[in-house]
Amino acid sequence: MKWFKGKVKKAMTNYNMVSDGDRVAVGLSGGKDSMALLHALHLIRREVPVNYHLHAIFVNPGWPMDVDTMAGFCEQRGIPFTNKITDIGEIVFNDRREKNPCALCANLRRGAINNTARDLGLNKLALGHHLDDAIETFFMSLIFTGQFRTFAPVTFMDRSGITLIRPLIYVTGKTVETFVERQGLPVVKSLCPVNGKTKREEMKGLVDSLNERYPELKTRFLTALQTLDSQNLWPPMVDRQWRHGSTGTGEEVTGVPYIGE
Ligand SMILES: Nc1ncnc2c1ncn2[C@@H]1O[C@H](COP(=O)(O)OP(=O)(O)OP(=O)(O)O)[C@@H](O)[C@H]1O
Repeated sequence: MKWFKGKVKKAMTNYNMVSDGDRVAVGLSGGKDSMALLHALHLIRREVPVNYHLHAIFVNPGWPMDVDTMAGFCEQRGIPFTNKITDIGEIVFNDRREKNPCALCANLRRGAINNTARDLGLNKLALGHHLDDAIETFFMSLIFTGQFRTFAPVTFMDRSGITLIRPLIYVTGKTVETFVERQGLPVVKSLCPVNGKTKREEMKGLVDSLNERYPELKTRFLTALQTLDSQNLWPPMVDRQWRHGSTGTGEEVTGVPYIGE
């Protein structure tokens, strides 16, 4: 537990996630990641020299969930809990009949949680994304949209004025699982109709198999994210015109394309 809390504290201090007086919403889905996050942030509160307030928010998509377990979990720790009832399930599966429902669902959920946090006067929002999520997001962006990108540990959302923080960014999914087991934390099963059949699950399979083959992969990935060397990536294209005359290096460019142009 000490090791786990240490990793969370390190992420919090390295990225300046929480300051004195912050009012932190914690997105609680009932899953292991957000249960572990809330528990860790609660324990850490007693050990750090800054005072922060916690408030758990569950965005209820409208399908049956064991909300009582979540409410009880928060009550035991003296953390206020808001069950924000929405019609996200209805919109995604009945009104729109989305072919790819996860993106719409995530969008609606994001809007609902931001609005709820803002209405409650909270200024930060902590989510349970961990290192595996960052790596899976990287591969998802690369494979499906051709971009090198993933989410950041801290993001300011200017529309809501809320700062998003991800204190589990230094720990893997397996570590979170072990923490949840050892701490005896309850986990609420999601009854989402597409559970386990998403593109993200596919990426999880890919990262797991790569990790089996290269056991240092996740550590190396974290190092790469923290020491991004953009000098060794391609520079942006300057323009698409043939250039004539001096290049500034004394050479003449006479309409010969550079390789790769
Ligand atoms: N219905 C929800 N209400 C509030 N917060 C949510 C909800 N769903 C997800 N979140 C937040 O967003 C984070 C990432 O969501 P995602 O759907 O990727 O879940 P996950 O990785 O399975 O996490 P968890 O184990 O917490 O469900 C969660 O850890 C949680 O903090």
